[in-house]
Amino acid sequence: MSDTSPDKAVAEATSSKRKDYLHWDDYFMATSLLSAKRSKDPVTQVGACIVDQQKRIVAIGYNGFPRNCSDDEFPWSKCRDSLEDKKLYVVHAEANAILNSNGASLVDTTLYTTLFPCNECTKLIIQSGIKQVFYMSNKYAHKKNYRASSRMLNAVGVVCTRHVPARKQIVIDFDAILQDDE
Ligand SMILES: O=c1ccn([C@H]2C[C@H](O)[C@@H](COP(=O)(O)O)O2)c(=O)[nH]1
Ligand SMILES: [Zn+2]
Repeated sequence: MSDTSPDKAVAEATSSKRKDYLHWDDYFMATSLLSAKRSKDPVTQVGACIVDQQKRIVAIGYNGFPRNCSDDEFPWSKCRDSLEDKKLYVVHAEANAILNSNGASLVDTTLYTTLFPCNECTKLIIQSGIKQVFYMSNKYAHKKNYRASSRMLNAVGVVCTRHVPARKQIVIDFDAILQDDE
C-alpha cells in the first residue's frame, strides 16, 4: 500500500525542486509591469526593463516627467497644439530605462517593454545596441510613428516579439506574506 500520509506529502513538497517557479520571460515582463505601476500617466502606464546575456537586469524605467519637473505642475492631458500636452514633457519608459543604465554597455541586451516602442524609443534602442525586444501591448500599431518603429526594427534585424505569458497571473499578496510570519 502506498504511503499517502500528510507528512510524506510535505516532505516531498519541501525536498524537491519547485515546479511553479517563474519563467525568465514572465519574470522580466512582470518586472516591467511592476515598474509601470510607478507611472502617473492616467491613460497609459509603460514599464521597461533591460536584461543582459547573463539574465541580469541592467536597467529599469517607466514613463514620467523629467527629474524635478513636478507631476503636479506639468500636464497629464492630451491637448494637441497646446503647451498643455503631456507629449511635450513625458520621458518614455524605454528612454528612461536606457538612461538609467548608468553607462553600462547595452550591446546585445534584451528589452522587455509593456508597450511596443514608438519611433523615438526605437531609435534609442537601435543606437544603444539592444538586440531583442519583447512587448505586451501593441495598441498603437496602426499609428504612423509605430509603423515607422516596425520599419526600423525590421531593417536592422532587431528581433521584436509579442510576449506570450506562460502563466495567467502573478499575485503579490503582501497580507499573505505578513501572515506567514505570525
Ligand atoms: O514608446 C513609448 C510610447 C509611449 N510611451 C508613453 C508616453 C505616454 O506617457 C504614454 C502614451 O499615452 P497615451 O495617452 O496612451 O497616448 O505612453 C512610452 O513610455 N513609450
Ligand atoms: Zn517611446
